[in-house]
Amino acid sequence: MGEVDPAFVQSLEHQPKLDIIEAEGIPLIDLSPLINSSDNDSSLASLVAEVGDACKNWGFFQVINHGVPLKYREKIESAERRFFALSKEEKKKVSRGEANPLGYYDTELTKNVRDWKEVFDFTVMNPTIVPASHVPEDRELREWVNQWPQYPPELREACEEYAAEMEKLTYKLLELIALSLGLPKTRLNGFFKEHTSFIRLNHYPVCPVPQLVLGVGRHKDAGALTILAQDDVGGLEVKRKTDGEWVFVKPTPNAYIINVGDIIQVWSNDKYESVEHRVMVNSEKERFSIPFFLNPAHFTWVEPLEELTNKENPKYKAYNWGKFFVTRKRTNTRFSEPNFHCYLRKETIKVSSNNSTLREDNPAFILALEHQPELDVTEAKGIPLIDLSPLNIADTDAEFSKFSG
Ligand SMILES: O=C(O)CCC(=O)C(=O)O
Ligand SMILES: [Fe+2]
Repeated sequence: MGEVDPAFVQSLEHQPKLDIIEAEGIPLIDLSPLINSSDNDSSLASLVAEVGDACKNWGFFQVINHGVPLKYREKIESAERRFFALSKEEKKKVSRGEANPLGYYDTELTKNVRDWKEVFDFTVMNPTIVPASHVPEDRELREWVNQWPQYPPELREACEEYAAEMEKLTYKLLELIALSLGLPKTRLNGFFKEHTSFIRLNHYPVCPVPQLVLGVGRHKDAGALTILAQDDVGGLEVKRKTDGEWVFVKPTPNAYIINVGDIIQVWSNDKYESVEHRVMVNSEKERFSIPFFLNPAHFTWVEPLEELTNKENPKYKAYNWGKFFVTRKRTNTRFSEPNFHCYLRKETIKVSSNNSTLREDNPAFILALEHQPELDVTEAKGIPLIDLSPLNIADTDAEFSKFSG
């Protein structure tokens, strides 16, 4: 394995098995009832039930007949190939940097191990408004602006057209998910008016040691929902909820793979869970994929939806999406702690004995505005001050009753 930098090598327990389990894959859902029928049609009701079962049992599903014209996907896929075929030097002209976290990038770590991939990121809203810093007290905002490469010249248009199609599909999916949770159809739509969604072009080059490394290490997606286009090579694996096995997601032509992210897990108060997945690489073929990460507006406080919590029982504290997002984008690590996701949990915060989670810049600890303490202390009228001296001199019932009254 002399040719591979050890920074890429997975620990033994996380090395992928190259013999693939294809047995029971993630559900394949036909969205044509959305196009062909009216709202009260029974085929729509069974579609909603299918989506609900898939979210609950897998956290993942594929959709066909989704209404996204194939030409947009073909256009972005061919522009993506042309971009990644450029020299490193050319691609680095649009490198992500301190000031701008969008653009080209080839050194991402997932759980502290290098991913075998290179990426190009752009946001769907241009510009996208986010907090200026990860610091909780800092209320300043800033704009992220996409940087587009000079070559191939058609990349920008292909990306923008594709993004517009993804937004349309997003609302169809959000509505199905809302209905499947017993909520009004448009209950979730409002969170995305000024969204911070982004699209990533992923290129996984051919790898001499696919048994030792991963294209993306195991992780959960932090946003609300991910819509993924994968090519015909395959490599995505999903952790099956029933037995924890890694299950290969077989490429289906022109299908999109949908998965529930951490935000839907929190909104649904754990009814739907964000599921771990990872990407294997290939010793013969390079692979391309395009995830669309649906994220809410930066000012969204993410917390279990009231309708889905019996007030006593919210499983998560509210956290500020914008602060969470910019904290993550500051580093080249998707999960700045061993499992960033898990200490969103109320109980984990309470019992945590792991000091590494107690960092002042950890947005999981940021209280909602109305719960933030005021640091200028109010001393005026405090709790009652009671003098216990009657206890020392009390030798009559009368003295005592004066005290206890
Ligand atoms: O390339 C893929 O199949 C999935 C990529 C992924 O999970 C991610 O970028 O979060
Ligand atoms: Fe992912």
